[in-house]
Amino acid sequence: AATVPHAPLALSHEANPVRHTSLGSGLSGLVELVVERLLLADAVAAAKFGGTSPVADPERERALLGKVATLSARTGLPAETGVRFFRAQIEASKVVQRGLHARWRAHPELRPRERPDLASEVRPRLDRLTPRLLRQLKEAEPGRSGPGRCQARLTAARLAAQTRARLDKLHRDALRSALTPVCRVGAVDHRSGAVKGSGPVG
Ligand SMILES: C=C(O[C@@H]1C=C(C(=O)O)C=C[C@H]1O)C(=O)O
Repeated sequence: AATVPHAPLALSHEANPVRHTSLGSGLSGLVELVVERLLLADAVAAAKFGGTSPVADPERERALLGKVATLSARTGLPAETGVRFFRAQIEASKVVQRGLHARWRAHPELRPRERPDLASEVRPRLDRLTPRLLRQLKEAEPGRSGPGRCQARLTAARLAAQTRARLDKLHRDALRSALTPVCRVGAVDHRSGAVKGSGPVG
């Protein structure tokens, strides 16, 4: 399917026609990846349920945030931006895990039948998402500026994504909280200007 004979007028002939929608601002792609990461929390929760690994693993979090700081700089993002964004992803993941554990304790029939291995199966999938999320965060930079417009686009992208992924309330609430740094971060970056080499915070 290299050519589409009767395609409508090529979009590239227009002056960025989708620029002012959530689609064109890069926010949609970001939200989709955030959902993808959030859904992996189900696998993490299954890996930990009834086992000895607690939901929170501070050591793993520290290692991840260190990696995020390095990767951010390489991606052209202030390390602080990437780290703040990932803190929200981690918190959202723990909210989902705790919610699922409570649900599974109360409703044994809903418990997962299989327990994936955290270290060899689930964490590698999370790790593959990390650089992709940071690239997408960087790509969404234009969409993240202008807090009001950013919020409007972000909400539109979030609602579309949660419908598409059929998220339940637990995951919808976690998604909203995972996205809270997106617009605020844009505002901070905007004010501080070129802070590319800035080190990690926290
Ligand atoms: C996802 C996990 O659970 C928690 C959430 C983390 C994350 O979102 O990256 C990291 C460590 C844990 O505190 C995990 O243990 O891998």
